Amino acid sequence: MTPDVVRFRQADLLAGLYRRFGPVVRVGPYTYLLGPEANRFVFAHAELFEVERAFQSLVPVDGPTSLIVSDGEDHQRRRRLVQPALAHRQIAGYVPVMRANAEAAVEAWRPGAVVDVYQEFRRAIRRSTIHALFGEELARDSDFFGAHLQVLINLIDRNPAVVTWLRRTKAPAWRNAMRARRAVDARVYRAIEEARQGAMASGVLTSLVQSDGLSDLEVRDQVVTLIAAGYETTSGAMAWAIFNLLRHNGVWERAQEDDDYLANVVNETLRLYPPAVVSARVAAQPFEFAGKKIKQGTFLLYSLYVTHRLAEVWPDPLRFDPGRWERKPAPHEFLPFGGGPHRCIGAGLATTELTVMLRVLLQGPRPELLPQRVTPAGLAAMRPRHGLRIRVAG
Ligand code: HEM
Repeated sequence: MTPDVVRFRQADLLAGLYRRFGPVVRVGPYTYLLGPEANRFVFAHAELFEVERAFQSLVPVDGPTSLIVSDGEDHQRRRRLVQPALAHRQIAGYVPVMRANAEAAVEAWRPGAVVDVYQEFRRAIRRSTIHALFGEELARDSDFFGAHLQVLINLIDRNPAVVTWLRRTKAPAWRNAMRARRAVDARVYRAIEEARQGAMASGVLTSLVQSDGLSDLEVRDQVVTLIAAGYETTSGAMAWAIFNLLRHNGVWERAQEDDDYLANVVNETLRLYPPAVVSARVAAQPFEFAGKKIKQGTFLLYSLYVTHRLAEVWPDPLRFDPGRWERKPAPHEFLPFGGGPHRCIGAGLATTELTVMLRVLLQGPRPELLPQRVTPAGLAAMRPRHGLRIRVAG
């Protein structure tokens, strides 16, 4: 039987620990900073934390100079260069590309067919993100990127200790991943070369190569980061939104007619199913929080999922209720995109993409959500583990 609300056992355990022990909980090598006050603290005291060591596990995909693993001045400089392409005004210009990609996916479905909407929209979102940010030429290779990046994503999805062991022993999984990375890199470096020669008219790549002082490696890392971070998380959110639209009575019909309601469905989806279940930091210096001393170098995790399902912040938290968005939550209560100086740079793009693509889906007749086990997977980009199967209206 398809559940009403999907629970992530691992993250629910954390909520139990928060209730028992308060906001600072040590589990093995990790220290969790849990609850709204911990979020507020992390966002307000960026100087106490670093992300470079916290997100080392992403380096095989995103590269050593990626925005995601950058601190201090390097972070500011790289973020400043990427930001303009993700500004509000630019995003509005990407809408036709988003819509066209969603339409191409939906129009290919035969009436009565069973489709996995997670995979279908994942593909559409990847193509649309690459097209919007880097142009049509690179978007033609979207499936190529998808195939190779998947090998790398599968690698970093594993326990970091296992990844280290695979690297040291040069195990087949590591060698495959490095082969995939070389293929991705060759394509991206070719695009960088073309952009340097002025062959590309616009896009983030042009502004990155035109900016002073960014090496080819830095440009490569930002490009791959934006592609990978852009579709991994958003496609998980898309699947959860479709699950909510189809699982709860009347939600699909109301969302068809009311844009504000659809926006609330998206928010309520990001509350119950924040793709980043946790985010990480490393203590850059010793500090104290909630009466507990944290040593320099401690690996810290703060949890979006736990906060989003706390009854003291969200009454009746497991109820899917788009109506609750009459109240605007504080940034430490609703944080699907994190917060502080490392807050997701693609938040606006992701929200627009979700809304535009859902609107395309909602224009057609209501599909049927097939009975299925829906279990979550992935702490960095939570998705339905086995996808999400629907039957297209006949
Ligand atoms: C629903 C979709 C998305 C979710 C839930 C999401 C979530 C997040 C979270 C939680 C962080 C870490 C914030 C922190 O720890 O403080 C983050 C960072 C980041 N995200 Fe997203 N993201 C999404 C879509 C995107 C998109 C579409 C892009 C780009 C096209 C993107 C690019 C990035 C980058 C580059 C960072 C690092 C920012 C920095 O350190 O300055 N994300 N995202």
